[in-house]
Amino acid sequence: MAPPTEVLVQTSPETHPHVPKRTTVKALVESDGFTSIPSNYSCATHPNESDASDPNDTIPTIDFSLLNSGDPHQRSKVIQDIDKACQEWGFFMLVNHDVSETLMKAVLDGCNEFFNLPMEEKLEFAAKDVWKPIRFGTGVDTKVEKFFFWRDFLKVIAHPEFHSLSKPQGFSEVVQEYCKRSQEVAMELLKAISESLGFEESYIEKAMNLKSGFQLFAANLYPPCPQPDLAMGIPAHTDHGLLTLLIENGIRGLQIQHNGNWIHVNPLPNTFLVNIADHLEILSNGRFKSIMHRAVVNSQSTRISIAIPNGPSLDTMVSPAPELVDNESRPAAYIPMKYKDYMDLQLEGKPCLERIRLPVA
Ligand SMILES: O=C(O)CCC(=O)C(=O)O
Ligand SMILES: [Fe+2]
Repeated sequence: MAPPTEVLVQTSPETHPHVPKRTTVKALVESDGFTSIPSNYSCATHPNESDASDPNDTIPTIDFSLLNSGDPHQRSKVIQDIDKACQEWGFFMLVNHDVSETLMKAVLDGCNEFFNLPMEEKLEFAAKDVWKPIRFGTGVDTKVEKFFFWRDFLKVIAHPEFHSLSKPQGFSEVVQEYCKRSQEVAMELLKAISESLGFEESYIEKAMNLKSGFQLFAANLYPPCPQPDLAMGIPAHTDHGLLTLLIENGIRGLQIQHNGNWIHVNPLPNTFLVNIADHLEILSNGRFKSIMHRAVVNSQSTRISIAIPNGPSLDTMVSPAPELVDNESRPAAYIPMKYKDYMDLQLEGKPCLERIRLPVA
């Protein structure tokens, strides 16, 4: 997931005297006389300046229903397609999955309602402690990034134990159901990915202790930004965990890095955007790539995205699968590290994958 955050952003009273000193992006945008972004939201690099997306370069689409259609040839063809997508893109669009459009809409609407709660009610969930099971916040620690992100967020630890939200009414049930269904999809994909690596289908489940795997519900709110070229929703990062499942409210903003370019992602309605995260890159000994991605903002519409990272259990020591390591031809490319320790490092804003990647001989 994206690096750490402050509970509330400090705006500069000199440039924005009408804005409360401590605020969220949403409150900032809705404040009287708001027309320009405070300087502390300005990022050094223009988010779109390196945009060289090629319209023919579209991320691969995987049909989930073909994995379990009962036809073994179809299954092995889809597994090959997943393998190729994971190696060449690290991202794919998943269609015909088992999560209903109604549930996806309900969870996005629920997030919208949550972010529309009065500030005092949201602040009940504000916390600096990154391990607090339910956490509302905004911005970023300026010690790391030097500028604030143009997004507010809600994070809920959903597995191994689901943490219930008290408001808005009925939201918690929808989030829980959505997380459960997303986890089922992730587990099926991880079976296919185990097979694509040449293992039996339960290999990753067992090796990563997925029965007590860590799953997070992370909702991002990107209010319209009057100067979208100066601000950044979430700067370039890779996700921790094995697989992230992402949905959005029909407003685009995700960009992924592919062959050195930033590509805009335009998901079809009712699809999951699935990405390989750091721990699948590690486990696969670099066969699959955890790809840099970022969220840009726009001046017109509020964007909501929901990312569900599915990871190993927190106490799992993650290293390249021994079967994929050969000291002669394919040496281990990563130093083993416990998932929880890795997350602690990442939550401090340190680029972890680089730290544990071993130089290729
Ligand atoms: O909002 C998006 O499209 C990306 C969100 C994301 O990358 C994250 O939450 O880690
Ligand atoms: Fe991400």
